[in-house]
Amino acid sequence: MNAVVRLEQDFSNVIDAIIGPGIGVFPHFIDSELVAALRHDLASLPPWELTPAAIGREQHQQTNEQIRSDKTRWIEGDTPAQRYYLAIMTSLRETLNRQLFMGLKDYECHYALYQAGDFYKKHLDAFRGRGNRRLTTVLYLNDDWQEEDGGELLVYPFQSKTVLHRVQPHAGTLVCFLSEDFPHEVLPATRDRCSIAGWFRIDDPIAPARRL
Ligand SMILES: O=C(O)CCC(=O)C(=O)O
Ligand SMILES: [Fe+2]
Repeated sequence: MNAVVRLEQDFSNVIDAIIGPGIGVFPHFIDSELVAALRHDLASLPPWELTPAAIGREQHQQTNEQIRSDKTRWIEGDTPAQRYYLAIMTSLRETLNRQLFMGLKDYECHYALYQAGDFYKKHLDAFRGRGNRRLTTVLYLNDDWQEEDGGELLVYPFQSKTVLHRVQPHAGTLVCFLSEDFPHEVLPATRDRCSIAGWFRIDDPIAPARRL
């Protein structure tokens, strides 16, 4: 668990990014050994465990292959690598709460597999004042990604069409941004594109207050 301690240092970059622009891109955020283990876990899943991703909010989820075509599988900590990753994100959550008083209660994440040609059209992960998702993370798991493979994440400033970040999904790169503030989209790739998308939440998905 040394790497968790080491990552405590690296969290200062994330803190600075959130205080500043609200978004940061961090190459080599997770070391290659853990990334390889996470990738292996995803590759070992039987195909039926990866299901068309849902869009929309909690109770009203639907799949809509016109908006996204990837397949996902929630991460519950079934393997040592998954538990290790969740421990790192818990440590990040606690650091954010301690230093920025963000009140993050939970972290949920899923594997995402975009096969060649898959996409996720421009969207926001949470809507102002209506969502529980405060902070988005995306960790990429792709070895030897080349520019010509495509599959970039394009991030835009709120209500702007100018691309702010163009991120290639290299193994170990983490993107982290305020979920309500940055529209983004995933361009199609020419090969499989694997990631872990996650969200720090300020409450339970089924908190009673949401139902009133
Ligand atoms: O994989 C990515 O680069 C982003 C995925 C995404 O936007 C999402 O799952 O909400
Ligand atoms: Fe997203």
